[in-house]
Amino acid sequence: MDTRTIIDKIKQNKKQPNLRFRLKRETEAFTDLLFLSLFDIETPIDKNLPLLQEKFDLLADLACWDPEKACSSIWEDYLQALPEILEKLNLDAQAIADCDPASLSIEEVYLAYPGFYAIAIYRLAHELYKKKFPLVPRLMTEYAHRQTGVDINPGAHIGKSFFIDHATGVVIGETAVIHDHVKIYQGVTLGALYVAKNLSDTKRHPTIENNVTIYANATILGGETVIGANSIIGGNAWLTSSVPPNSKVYHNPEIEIRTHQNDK
Ligand SMILES: CC(=O)OC[C@H](N)C(=O)O
Repeated sequence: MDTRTIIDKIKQNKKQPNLRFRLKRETEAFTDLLFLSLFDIETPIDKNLPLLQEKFDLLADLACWDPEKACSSIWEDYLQALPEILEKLNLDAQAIADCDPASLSIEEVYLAYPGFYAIAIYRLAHELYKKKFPLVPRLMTEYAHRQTGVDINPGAHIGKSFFIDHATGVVIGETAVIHDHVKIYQGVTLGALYVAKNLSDTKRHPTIENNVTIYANATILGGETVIGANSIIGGNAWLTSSVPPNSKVYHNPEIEIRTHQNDK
């Protein structure tokens, strides 16, 4: 094939006229500035608000190519929601500081905890998801996923004072509902019982009621699965049906330990 033919064939197969990867980079720049404007004392909100709006307008230009779904007007509503989101995030940070014996200060939580970062970006993205801003909320939570290993779909509903400790490998599906004061550990999956395209718009992921703790690598599946309030789900548990409030659910592994002396 000559060079001209190669170029023509690539052009023919480069099929998505609206696919601009700049959207991803710009979403990440917006997310960084938003996060710092909310928490970093050296990034004042009053000075950065016009820049945030400018960046948001660019995202609206890049992401809202469907003329029927214009989205630049979303900024004003989004701005109105930011103080309440920040209040919720401060509650999350406090819950982490209060619950984790390893945390030495609240500053450490904001600066170092991947669980806090993932929840922060999720809450900021969820507000845009609610307003049906296309693509950007998913790019935001995927940005957090890349940095933390925590995959929270922006469609999930998460209540107050949510604590994810250690964080890596956590997956929270689009239709999961998590009530208040829930704690989860690394590797927990709140997932669908099975995956089929025609299940879009149906509740596929579990509901976790108030004050539930879910330890590492537990997997809880299904849209009708409800983990009752105050329950404790032990590490590695595999649950596909509901448990009543105040339950303790433990996976019972059969591990045999032999020493050299009695090993025949
Ligand atoms: C988290 C999870 O189960 O994902 C499976 C699929 N993406 C869905 O949303 O149903």
